[in-house]
Amino acid sequence: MRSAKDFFAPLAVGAPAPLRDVPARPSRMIHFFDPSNPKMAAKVPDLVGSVDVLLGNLEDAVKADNKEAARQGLVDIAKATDFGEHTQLWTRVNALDSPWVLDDLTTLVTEIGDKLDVIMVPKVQGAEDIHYIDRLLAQLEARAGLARPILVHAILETARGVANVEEICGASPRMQGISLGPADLAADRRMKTTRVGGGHPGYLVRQDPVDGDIDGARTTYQQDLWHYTIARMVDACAMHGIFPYYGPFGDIKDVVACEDQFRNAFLLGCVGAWSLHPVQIAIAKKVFSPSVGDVAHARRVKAAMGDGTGAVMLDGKMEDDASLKQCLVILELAERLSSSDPELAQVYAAGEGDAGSEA
Ligand SMILES: CC(=O)SCCNC(=O)CCNC(=O)[C@H](O)C(C)(C)COP(=O)(O)OP(=O)(O)OC[C@H]1O[C@@H](n2cnc3c(N)ncnc32)[C@H](O)[C@@H]1OP(=O)(O)O
Ligand SMILES: O=CC(=O)O
Ligand SMILES: [Mg+2]
Repeated sequence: MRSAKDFFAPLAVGAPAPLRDVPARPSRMIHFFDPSNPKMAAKVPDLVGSVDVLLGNLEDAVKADNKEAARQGLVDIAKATDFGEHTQLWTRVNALDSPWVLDDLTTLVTEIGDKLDVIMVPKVQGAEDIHYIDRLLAQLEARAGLARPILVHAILETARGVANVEEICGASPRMQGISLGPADLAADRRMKTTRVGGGHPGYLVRQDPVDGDIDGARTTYQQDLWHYTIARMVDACAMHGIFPYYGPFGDIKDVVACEDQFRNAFLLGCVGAWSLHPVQIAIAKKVFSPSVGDVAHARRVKAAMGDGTGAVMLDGKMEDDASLKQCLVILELAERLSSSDPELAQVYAAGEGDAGSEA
């Protein structure tokens, strides 16, 4: 076990000092693109400024024959693109047991380490995976002469990873956040689904028989396959001061269910989700920005609560220190998003008092 005193010391001579706090930069959508796909790569410059995170994906969904082209494509795109102040550049490297990951890390940190904000690591099983990445990144950062540390984001997509999620979150000051990876997690857990995220019509509860008539009509209620894992991930992230995310929603055409899945994650505490296709960018932006109504309500509670203690009645409801704290979470997020999204800032300013409408 590392001493608490050493936790914020660089893991290699010459590496930048670890950050004390994870920067709370907007990351409502982590937009995936395959850098070896010329059509997708060509769209990257136009996406700068309109997405919070652009992620050059090197892992699953990139053909084995294209792994090297994807890595080089990402280097070329990063060198040629000015990502501005409001769009971060992330990558998802190949899995730690793959033949590609060592070259992914070595090449990317050496060539474009000054542009990369976060490295997403798939199929993380435990703290030992993060410790390996932590030391290797420090060595590579030192060699590349980088001034700021690259952060690490783990995908929660193995049963062992879920069992170890608290240790993973706290394994290094580099840990920026965790995403749920429902597709690999389903396979690893031997769930009997064939989808990339979302629900399943067979996972339900059924209303009791009415008057003992088991053949009569009975309502069924579809349940959320991911509730347990997301809730656990959110608690582990909150405990360690890092950020939780919902991952991919594979039914690109079903924008309604995508929005529902994203909103469930938002309400449970997640700050963003992956967008796999341009159509999912606007969905994530809408869902992971607090609604105008919630922001207006939070402002009213804050004003009514004065010094923040005691209890007041507002619209027939009791508000107190604890409901105020929830309102402050909404206001802090709205403020942070507004500072990089002037359009949203205007909507919040205009919506003062206009409870109920959605940003
Ligand atoms: C379980 C996991 O690991 S999930 C994470 C890994 N998966 C991914 O990263 C998938 C990324 N997305 C994709 O590969 C694609 O969006 C697909 C395969 C799902 C659909 O692709 P297409 O069939 O080409 O979709 P569609 O025809 O609607 O695309 C419209 C346009 O948007 C482009 N486009 C599609 N996805 C993206 C994207 N993620 N980023 C930028 N542009 C995109 C297409 O190239 C196409 O461009 P064009 O108009 O110049 O022809
Ligand atoms: O990588 C994501 C997943 O769902 O698997
Ligand atoms: Mg996966």
